Amino acid sequence: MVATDFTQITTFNLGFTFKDSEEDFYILSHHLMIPVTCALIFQDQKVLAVRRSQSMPLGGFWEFPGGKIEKGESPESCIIREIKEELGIEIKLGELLPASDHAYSTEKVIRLIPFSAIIHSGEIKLHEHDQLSWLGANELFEVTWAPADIPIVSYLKEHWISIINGIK
Ligand SMILES: Nc1nc2c([nH]c(=O)n2[C@H]2C[C@H](O)[C@@H](COP(=O)(O)OP(=O)(O)OP(=O)(O)O)O2)c(=O)[nH]1
Repeated sequence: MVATDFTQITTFNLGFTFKDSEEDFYILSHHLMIPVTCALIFQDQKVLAVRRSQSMPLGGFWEFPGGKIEKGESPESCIIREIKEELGIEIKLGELLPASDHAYSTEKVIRLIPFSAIIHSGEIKLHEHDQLSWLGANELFEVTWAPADIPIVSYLKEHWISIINGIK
């Protein structure tokens, strides 16, 4: 028997662990969680946010550019590929930052894996999003973030200086 009540999730570390009424634990397969990478791209003491266009799921929400990890791909290769596809630029990766797990529904649970980054080459051109904004530390909450991004944005605000210094 497999419980599907996501309010009963007890850990995300190895896929999902559920507790049912008999106090037994069940591990669901990893495929239920969708790993997504995103890049916090810094330039001139600001970070890049992009708005999902209406044709995308979660259209209208702001996010950090990125996308789903493909089979056999490392998070690092994924974010470099996604940024090239979405923005047409090459980035230099900084550090891996704490991930955010978010259940949009019982079928859609994402693990959002952020990297700090700077632009290595190229000029940004939006291929999928409909707006971009460069946000300073005190402007971070001026846009409406996708719910999964909120913990990441809060972490970024709290660690702004050390994250920026870490990437120079
Ligand atoms: N890229 C990205 N996706 C995010 C963020 N926050 C957030 O909730 N998401 C969600 C939106 C989507 O449901 C999912 C990522 O999907 P996506 O559409 O960007 O992925 P993808 O580029 O690989 O798209 P596709 O191949 O499925 O079309 O994660 C974020 O900051 N960046």
